[in-house]
Amino acid sequence: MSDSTAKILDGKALSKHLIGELKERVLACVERGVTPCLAVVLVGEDPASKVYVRSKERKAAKAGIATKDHRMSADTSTETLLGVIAELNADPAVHGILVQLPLPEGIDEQRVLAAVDPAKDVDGFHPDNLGLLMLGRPRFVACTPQGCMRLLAESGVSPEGKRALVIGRSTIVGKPVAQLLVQANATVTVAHSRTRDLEAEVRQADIVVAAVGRPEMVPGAWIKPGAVVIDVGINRLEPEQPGAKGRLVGDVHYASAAEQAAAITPVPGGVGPMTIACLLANVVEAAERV
Ligand SMILES: Nc1nc2c(c(=O)[nH]1)N[C@@H](CN(C=O)c1ccc(C(=O)N[C@@H](CCC(=O)O)C(=O)O)cc1)CN2
Repeated sequence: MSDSTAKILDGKALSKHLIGELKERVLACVERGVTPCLAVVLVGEDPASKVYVRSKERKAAKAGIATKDHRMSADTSTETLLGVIAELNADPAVHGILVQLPLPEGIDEQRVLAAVDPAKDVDGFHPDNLGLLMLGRPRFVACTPQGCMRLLAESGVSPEGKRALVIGRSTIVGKPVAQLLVQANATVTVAHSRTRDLEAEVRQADIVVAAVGRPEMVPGAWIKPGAVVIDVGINRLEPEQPGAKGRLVGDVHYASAAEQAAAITPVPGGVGPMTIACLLANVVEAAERV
């Protein structure tokens, strides 16, 4: 039994609520002849990507957002994929384009992401959109970082003046979330694989955003009492690991961290569902701009 007093930041419930709220905006678009539409491009057979794409399509349907499916084989060339993106860019019925990551080896991911029309880049991965975020004039903000900030707001703790630690420096999560925290007036440190003393960094942090993809690498004992923990990691334990049975865990050891933290996101049911809600909000925004 845990004697946790932490507030659980329920991303599943919040995402359901946000998707529900989108319905009215979708209806307003439809009334003026624009049905928000997301093109979903999935290349290859990655099982997790298939699950995420299915979930995005199901939730889009719940909000009244249309989807256009593009499934392509793992041996698709960069050129072929660029051709599909060019068609979607030119299609006025498509408002948002999502290229599910990771792409199979051999495809030039940077070229592909840069080929998406920035006005349809609902994932916020295009260099223009990343640049606008850096300038503090965001157009589309990447969905997981947005979801993190929304969950942080739910904690009731303002980032202003707080020490925030982002663990991980990926372009799709670590860097943009660090930028959003800076813009929210937090004092931000970004830790990564070469950080000398991660424990010391975590111990000082009022806000911890963990996005490294290493199961339970942050023990609860490192968490500063009263901190807010946003766990982006979604790691499936191998069935042979003790007590695992294919269980999903975050980058933070949840049970022990919940004993220290003021608020914490669970895995599953935390940041993951928020990624999808924020994606759909971006699609509606793109359609509203038409
Ligand atoms: N084009 C993109 N590719 C990827 C993104 C992205 O934002 N855009 N993010 C991740 C994967 N992802 C969305 O695509 C994603 C990951 C996890 C979840 C989620 O709801 N997870 C559940 C658990 C689901 C499970 O059982 O595996 C949870 O955390 O509760 C949603 C979306 C990489 N690729």
